[in-house]
Amino acid sequence: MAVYTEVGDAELEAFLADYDIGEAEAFKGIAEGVENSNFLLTTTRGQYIVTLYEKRVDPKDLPFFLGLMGHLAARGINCPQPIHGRDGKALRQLAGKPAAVTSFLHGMWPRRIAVKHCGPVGEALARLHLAGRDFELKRPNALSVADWRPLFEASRADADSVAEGLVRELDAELAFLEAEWPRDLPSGVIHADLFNDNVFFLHDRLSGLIDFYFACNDALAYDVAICLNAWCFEPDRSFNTTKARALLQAYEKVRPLESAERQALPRLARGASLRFLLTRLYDWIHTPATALVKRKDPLEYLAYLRFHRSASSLASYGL
Ligand SMILES: Nc1ncnc2c1ncn2[C@@H]1O[C@H](COP(=O)(O)OP(=O)(O)OP(=O)(O)O)[C@@H](O)[C@H]1O
Ligand SMILES: N[C@@H](CCO)C(=O)O
Repeated sequence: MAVYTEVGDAELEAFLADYDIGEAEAFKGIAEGVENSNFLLTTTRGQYIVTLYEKRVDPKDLPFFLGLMGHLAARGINCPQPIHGRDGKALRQLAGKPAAVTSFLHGMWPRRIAVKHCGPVGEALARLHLAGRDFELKRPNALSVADWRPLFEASRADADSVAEGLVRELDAELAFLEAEWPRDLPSGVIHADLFNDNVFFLHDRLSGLIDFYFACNDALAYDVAICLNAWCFEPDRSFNTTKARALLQAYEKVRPLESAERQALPRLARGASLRFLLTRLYDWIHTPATALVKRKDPLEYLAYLRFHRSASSLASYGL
């Protein structure tokens, strides 16, 4: 479920009066997603997405997110394009929440990831990295290495009840990554959450990227590591080298990795595993079991972390 805020007819009508996108014909809550309230709006002119930003999005970051989507869309990346009102503004209020209208993207996200999806994702990621180079706003990554320990501390007391020995293992992992985190890699705008539920395909072609609400400035290769985790493990948690090769090769056709980036990938992949392990662990412990939102399994990312820990170079992955 992801409709946290209800929108009344009169409120919607008043909101839409500030835009030039026609009159509402239908307005339906979208069940998917967990962070924000999303609605599909059909007007006399077409289809749009209305997003109400809920508590996990810091309103001060919204100009970055909306500006970035506009910037990328203008450079040919198929992502939601913020629709500006008659006053030129893309961000306003609806039902007491910050809200925006964006273009609707056609396609479906792949429920079962196949090798054929991985090349297009690698290519799209590299194109996004290039298109983001001249985006003028900056947003530091709020979930990078310095943020992991406080996140872990908030779950420490209950972590061993999720997996035996987890506290000791994560303490050691944090110490390693804090000391060895690669710091001078090429950086720029990264998506930072390009999982399969954020990538649309239509007739086997990648048709769009969504959910830019973790986007930030960080090492570009860290985004590659996030995608290797999100796209290249099988449901039994084994690593699929064929998928990884397809993703990396397609990425490098557009933006070849520097040798320092290639060398850093195993460490970046450990960090990317720990980051999602920690946010999932936090949610696992702090979300009441009765909540409507489905919690994601932190142990999936513990398995990925252990796998990457055993790799010393890309050759260890068979890449
Ligand atoms: N521009 C768009 N075009 C078409 N559908 C969209 C668009 N944006 C969002 N959606 C639909 O809304 C759903 C939820 O969107 P999104 O993933 O951004 O939600 P969220 O709650 O912000 O994020 P999260 O995935 O982190 O929970 C998507 O799965 C998709 O079905
Ligand atoms: N992609 C995240 C969810 C939040 O966007 C995860 O799988 O943990």
